[in-house]
Amino acid sequence: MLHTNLSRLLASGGPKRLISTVNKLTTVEVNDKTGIAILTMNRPPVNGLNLELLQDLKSSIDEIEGNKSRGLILTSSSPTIFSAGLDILEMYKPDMDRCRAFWSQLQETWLALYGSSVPTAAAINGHSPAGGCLLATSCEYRVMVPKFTIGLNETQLGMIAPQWFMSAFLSVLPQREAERALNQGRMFTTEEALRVGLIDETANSKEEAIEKCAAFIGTFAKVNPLARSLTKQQFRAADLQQLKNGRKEDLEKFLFTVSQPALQKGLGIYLEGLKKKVKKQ
Ligand SMILES: CCCC/C=C\CC(=O)SCCNC(=O)CCNC(=O)[C@H](O)C(C)(C)COP(=O)(O)OP(=O)(O)OC[C@H]1O[C@@H](n2cnc3c(N)ncnc32)[C@H](O)[C@@H]1OP(=O)(O)O
Repeated sequence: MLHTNLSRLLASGGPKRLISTVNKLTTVEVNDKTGIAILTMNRPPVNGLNLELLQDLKSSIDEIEGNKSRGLILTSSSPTIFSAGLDILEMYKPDMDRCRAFWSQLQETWLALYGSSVPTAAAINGHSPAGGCLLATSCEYRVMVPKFTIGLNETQLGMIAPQWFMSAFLSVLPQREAERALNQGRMFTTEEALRVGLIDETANSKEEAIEKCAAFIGTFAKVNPLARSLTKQQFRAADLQQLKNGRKEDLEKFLFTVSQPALQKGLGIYLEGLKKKVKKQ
């Protein structure tokens, strides 16, 4: 009976009194009845993952880990974009010291999210390409609003998704589906993503997506938290360890990639395309 009531409370999102912490580019709101934390990205216009947003994300994840939240729901303050992925301006004509800090922070933030001890879910309330898809697939559950797209489109930018991007993708999709999608740089519509299993559910609004994420987190209400968390860690240990062991090599590979003139040229054309699209509208 107690469990049923708690599950219902967790699933409904519960009463709305919130305890909130605001970083510059992220907000954490903990529902004091359900104990679930909503981590919102807020870097207009597209939540491009630059150094500062990645730092704020990491510090918010640490805060949620530390404040005994029952779960983490990742979402965005934009009505149409979850995250446009890595901020291309961090990679285009980069300052190499900043670029180093940027990639190291991306590694750090991914290790924290993918390895988080609390249940995690993404309420995908907008487009979610590349790094946005990485964040979503690093969570344990995904609920997405219709008429948006999600996927790892790196090959479309002439880039190769690192092994750990692939690990998160592969933790969700079967190998054959993941390999084909990555090779094609395919972006899935919400409906396609549901069909292949890239997302778990759809929702008609951000609020409904958050409710469904909360219901997923509620399914752990009766499970021993330590046993749940250690089981999750065991599933993810090899992926996490692979990056931990190869962090330096991974960083050097990234720095080498972005210093290639052909890649710089490609990124310039891609950015130009994004801006032209804006002018056409
Ligand atoms: C070895 C390295 C491996 C890792 C490699 C890559 C990982 C990545 O994550 S690379 C980033 C990949 N992301 C994308 O390809 C997405 C590009 N953006 C879009 O497709 C659209 O912007 C999007 C569908 C997200 C949103 O569309 P709109 O709502 O129509 O917005 P706009 O296109 O008008 O964009 C507004 C504004 O933002 C700029 N923008 C968009 N995305 C990015 C980005 N990822 N980085 C930097 N800037 C971005 C866009 O140019 C517009 O700028 P202004 O014209 O100056 O307003």
